[in-house]
Formats: sequence, structure tokens, C-alpha cells
Amino acid sequence: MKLLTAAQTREADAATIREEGISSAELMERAAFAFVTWLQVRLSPAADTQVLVLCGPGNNGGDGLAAARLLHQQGYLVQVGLLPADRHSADWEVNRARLPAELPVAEWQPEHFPAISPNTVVVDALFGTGLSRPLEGTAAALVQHLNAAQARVVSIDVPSGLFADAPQPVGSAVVKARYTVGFELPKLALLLPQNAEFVGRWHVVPIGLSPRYLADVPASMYLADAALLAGRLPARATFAHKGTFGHALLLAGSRGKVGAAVLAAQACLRGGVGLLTVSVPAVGYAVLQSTVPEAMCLPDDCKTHLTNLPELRPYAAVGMGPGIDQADDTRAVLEELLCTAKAPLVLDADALNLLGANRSLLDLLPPSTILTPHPKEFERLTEPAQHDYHRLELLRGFARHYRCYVVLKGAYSCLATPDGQLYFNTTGNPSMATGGSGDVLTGLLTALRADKRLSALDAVLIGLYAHGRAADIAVADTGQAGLVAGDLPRYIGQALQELTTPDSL
Ligand SMILES: NC(=O)C1=CN([C@@H]2O[C@H](COP(=O)(O)OP(=O)(O)OC[C@H]3O[C@@H](n4cnc5c(N)ncnc54)[C@H](O)[C@@H]3O)[C@@H](O)[C@H]2O)[C@H](O)CC1
Ligand SMILES: [K+]
Repeated sequence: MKLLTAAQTREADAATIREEGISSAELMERAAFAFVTWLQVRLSPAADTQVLVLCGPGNNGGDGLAAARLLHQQGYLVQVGLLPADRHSADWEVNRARLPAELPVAEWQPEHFPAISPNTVVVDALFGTGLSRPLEGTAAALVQHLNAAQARVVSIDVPSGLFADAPQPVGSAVVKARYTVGFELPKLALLLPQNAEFVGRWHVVPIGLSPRYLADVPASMYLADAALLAGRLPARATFAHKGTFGHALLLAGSRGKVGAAVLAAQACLRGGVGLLTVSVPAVGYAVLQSTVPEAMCLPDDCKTHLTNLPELRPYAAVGMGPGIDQADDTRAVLEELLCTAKAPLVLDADALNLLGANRSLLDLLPPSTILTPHPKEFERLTEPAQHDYHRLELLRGFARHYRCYVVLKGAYSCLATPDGQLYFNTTGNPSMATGGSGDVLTGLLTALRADKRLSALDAVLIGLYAHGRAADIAVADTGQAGLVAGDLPRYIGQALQELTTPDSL
């Protein structure tokens, strides 16, 4: 699914209206109906529920007015509060006129905003994608008043005061919603950690925007969801053998961190690799052989950390980083790997920290290498970001410059590609904020890179998706707090199966 800018969303509206021969008010009615349908499922019975709809002067306010009417028709106890304004959009006027006379409507004056009871469900329809500057004056005061009330707020399209796809000054007045319900496609702002306190949980509801426009519009940002990935993981052929899925090498572990090697190895095997060899410091040899018997093990001469790069010729992909620590001779192994590898690479954890501490190594990165930093690791590779949008630009620039695939890990992990595209992963949950889940991702990505049937892009997208999906499936058994990284590999197969194209004509 593409992510559109606010400007592209307006074009999508216009294209839909033109192509379907409908009025803009009809599109607004569709949007309001979709919103109300979503809301009703989550509200208590109509007669017990007070709903306050706060409406701004534009089409977001128009959506709110239409939603107020529809909720009133369903029997909810609805009131409307209007933000005072000199001018209103045409469709706002249409929907203002359609409000039934018995539905209470008041203009909310700044000197005496009515109290908002915490039991009220507030629909925030003050501002949407038309926000052109940070809120101030009465609008800002109303947002502060609403936030202070601690009511259950559901924002239409975006929390009012939040730009849909650009940063706003720190301290701007923005509604703190419990839910945000957008139309057709999510806006970038909903995916960024800095906006989490405003957005709450978000959902998008379909409103039938022009499929032609959505297919044709150029985009540089995507949501990597099941629809985007459908058909990208081929089924296994009947006569497939170990060689079909490649032989992977993992360079992992150091004294006290052999577990990272075990987790990466388990995930690599569950990711479907044909053969796996793991190079660990001697201290990890017995551990690895007993916990992951399916893997072959190359013990390093050194007991505590990696000091030798194995002969690389047999391997279809190499992953390096989990638990390796940052000793100088391990840095030398990394440097030799970068200089000599012909197979695709996956670099994580201390391999990234070594790159960050020795920036000249970055120029040795083979094209299409996959790097999987979390924000702190990424900062060590680049510079501190001023905000999330800046971080995304750094990410895009880094991936372009080094012609690599860079995954910024977190909620909605973001993949930047060598050609400057951004893909936001849609799976996963907070259970993954636990030691070792990154090691699992490294192993899984290394397996998928060893599979010659997959492009680099598909391998990363499928790996990210399946990693998160494994956690989503696992928490049904473990609960979120109870999930440990070692649980994840067991669910990877199921997650991958969901993406596998069935054999069909
Ligand atoms: N496909 C869709 O997503 C649909 C979206 N709809 C809704 O329309 C809004 C966008 O409406 P628009 O009229 O363009 O903008 P807003 O309602 O967000 O506000 C514009 C209004 O406010 C003024 N303004 C802007 N910034 C400020 C400010 N800082 N302070 C005061 N006033 C401000 C501006 O001048 C305008 O007058 C979208 O979010 C959806 O909710 C459609 O209903 C259907 C399809
Ligand atoms: K809003």
C-alpha cells in the first residue's frame, strides 16, 4: 500500500469525484459513514453514550458534522461544538444545514469553553490534512482544554494540530487522541514514534478512492502489508533440495554473548535456509552444537571473540554481528569480510557499531548489503537526528549513498532502499522490545538472502514482515510480557507460510 502526502490525498479526492461523477459532499458523506460505522462497533449502546463532536471550519469539520448527524440518527446523545471561524468550506456549509434542528449545536467561545466530562466520547474534527500552520489562539486553547479533560478522543483523519506528513514545532497544540481513524490510506505522521502520544491507535477505513489514481500516483513510501507482499515468496518446488535454499554463514557470539549466536542460528534455520554454518569463538562451540544441532559450527581459534574469517566460497549469504563485541581483531574480520565477500551480507548489532566507530569501513560496504540498526546504532553511523522526519531523510540518504538496504528497527520498522524508497513494516508488537529479537531478525534475513529465488528487496521485506508476524502469532501463547526472543524462531515458519504463494494455475 502506498503512503500518500496530504497534497496527493487531495488529488485522490479530486480524481474520485471526477471519475465517479459524484459531488464532493457525496465523498464527504462516504467518509463520515465509514467513520461512524467504525466507531459504532466500539461504542456502548447508543442511548447510554454521550458523544461530543468538535468541528473546525474546513472539510475535516464537515466530516464531523456529517458524522454527528449519522450518530444522532442511530440514537446516540450527540452534541456539536463549533470552533468560531469567519469562513467555512462549502461542504461544511452543506452539512451544517443538514443537522437536524433538535441536535444541540453551540459555537465554543474561548472565554468559557464548556466542561468536557471524562465519560464523553469526543470526536475530534477540528483540523485534518488542510492544516497549514501550527494552531494558535482559540484553536490552540480548545485543543489544550480537550487534552486536559482526559476524555476518550477519536480523531477524524489526523489528530487536530498534527501535520500529516511534516514535523511541527515542539510544543505545538495537538489533540491527544485515543484512536485516529483515517481514510483509505494512513498518513506518514501516524507511523512516527514522536507522534505516538497524539495518534493513539490508528485505523484506516476504505472510502473507495479512485483505484486508478492510487495505482498511477508515484510514491516513494509504502506500507509493507500482506497485500504488498502477496505472491512474493514462492512455494517450494517438489524436487527442491538443500542447495536450492542456499548455504548461509553466520559470524556471531563472543564470551558472555553466545546466546546471540544461538538465536540467530535458530532463526536462520527456521527461515528456511538449506544449510547453515556458524562461526563462533571457541567458548561457544559446545553451546552451539548442543542447542542447534542442525547447524554446522566453525570454532574460532580464539576463545573469547572472533578473530578469523572463514573461507567464504561455499556461502550464498553471510550474516555478521549478533553478540560479536567490538574487539580490534573482530573489526579486522569485518574489514576482510567487506573487502572479499562476493555473497550478499547482512550486518547487525556490533558489526554496525564497529562500522560506526571506524567510518572509513563504510566505503567498503558491498552494494545491496543489508544493515539493521536500531535508532541509536543508526545515529552512530550518521549523526543525531533532530526529529523523526529528519531521521528518515538521513536513512534515505545513507541507503542511497552506500547503495544498501537499511532497516531502522522499531515499531513500523522502516526499510530504505538504494533507490531511495521507504517501506514501513506493519507487523510486530511491543513484545519484541526484548533482548535478542534483533539477533533473530539477523538470522532470518541471512536465510532469506541465501535463497536465490528472492531479490534483495523481497528478502528484506519478507524477513521484516515475518519477524513481526512471528511475534504477533507468538503472543497469543506467551502474552506480550512473557515473550522471549527464543520463542520467535518457532513461529517464523508459520509467518512465512502465510506469505507463500499457493501452487495454482
Ligand atoms: N480522502 C479523504 O481523505 C477525504 C478527506 N476529507 C476530509 O477533508 C479534510 C481536509 O479538509 P480541508 O478543508 O482541506 O482542511 P481542514 O479541514 O484540515 O482545515 C482547513 C481549514 O482550516 C484552516 N486552517 C489551516 N490551518 C489552520 C490553523 N493553523 N489555524 C487556523 N485555521 C487553519 C484553513 O485555512 C481551512 O479553512 C481531511 O482531513 C478529511 O477529514 C473529505 O471529507 C473526504 C475525503
Ligand atoms: K482531526
